[in-house]
Amino acid sequence: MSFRTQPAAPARPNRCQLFGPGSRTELFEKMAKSAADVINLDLEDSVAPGDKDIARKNIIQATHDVDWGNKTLSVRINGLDTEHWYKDVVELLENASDRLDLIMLPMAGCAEDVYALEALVAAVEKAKGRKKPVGFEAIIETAAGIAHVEEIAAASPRMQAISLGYADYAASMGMQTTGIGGTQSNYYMLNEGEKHYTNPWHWAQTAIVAACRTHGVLPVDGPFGDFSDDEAFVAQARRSATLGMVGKWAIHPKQVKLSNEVFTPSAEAVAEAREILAEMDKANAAGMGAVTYKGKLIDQASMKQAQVIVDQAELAAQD
Ligand SMILES: C[C@H](C(=O)SCCNC(=O)CCNC(=O)[C@H](O)C(C)(C)COP(=O)(O)OP(=O)(O)OC[C@H]1O[C@@H](n2cnc3c(N)ncnc32)[C@H](O)[C@@H]1OP(=O)(O)O)[C@@H](O)C(=O)O
Ligand SMILES: [Mg+2]
Repeated sequence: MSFRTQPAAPARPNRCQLFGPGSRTELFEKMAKSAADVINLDLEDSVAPGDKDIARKNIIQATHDVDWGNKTLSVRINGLDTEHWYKDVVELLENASDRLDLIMLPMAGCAEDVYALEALVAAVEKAKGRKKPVGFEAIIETAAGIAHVEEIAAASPRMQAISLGYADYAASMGMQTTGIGGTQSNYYMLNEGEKHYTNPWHWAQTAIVAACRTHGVLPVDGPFGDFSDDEAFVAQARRSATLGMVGKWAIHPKQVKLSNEVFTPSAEAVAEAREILAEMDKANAAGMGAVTYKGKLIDQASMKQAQVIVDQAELAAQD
């Protein structure tokens, strides 16, 4: 390991983040009753421009009136290039209850965006004597955001999670698609007349995972727009879990169960991970650093891999 060790990410379940517009109050109780680990009440893209003020009032009220259980409660504010964001922050932190856990920063492009948000948040928290500092999460969804993802991940001790926002990311990168995540019909390799589809989001996903893991932040997969296609949602979620992401957004309640299943290690995977740890403990006690398990090599690194699976299962069991 480098002398600069890898900090642990927040030890809380984040298998699914269910989004809902702050302008649709009839959804709030349903969101609170869902199996999502995180609730994102939205002031940005799912709220029409003319409804920003009422959505903000609805969300503030919901922090007082709705029983969010042990979920992580996050509010997505508007982007720092809008006339809304400062009102989102000030009115939220002047009026919302202490139930508010996180503020989600969309369209994050550089560390200075996080710095500006934190300066305003800290001032209002101080002015109002708020006892519980809010945490941050950010969305990487522009060319600048992915280009500066590491400085964004490192920009504040409040930063708890970073997500990939597929639609804005595609638009910002000039990608020829209106798809929100998933397989893209023109992104394939041709070999002897056969189309082999590959993943146009792979680089962005792995760049987010690397930046997050380096700075002790949770990497999260963003939205999958086609909520009529469960199989494609699960395929995208499985790729993300394999890459090291801890969860995925749900833009419809039917996606919550699918996401929780993918990001909760199966009983078989946990049993095998525990066997690997036990086999390696025996090997180390016998002075062997590398041994064979089910015909394959396992060694000290295998213990770290197995511990990831066990830790994920233990977090999911917290729910
Ligand atoms: C694109 C990227 C994003 O910004 S994604 C995050 C922002 N988007 C959202 O927050 C959208 C959230 N989802 C919705 O607004 C709605 O689900 C919908 C518009 C997609 C569909 O609404 P509706 O037609 O009302 O849904 P159904 O009739 O199928 O509802 C069935 C049932 O479920 C209840 N419901 C609907 N939505 C939700 C929800 N979000 N949470 C909880 N419950 C929900 C609905 O009331 C019905 O309930 P009932 O059975 O009791 O009637 C972008 O940032 C990027 O990537 O860059
Ligand atoms: Mg967006």
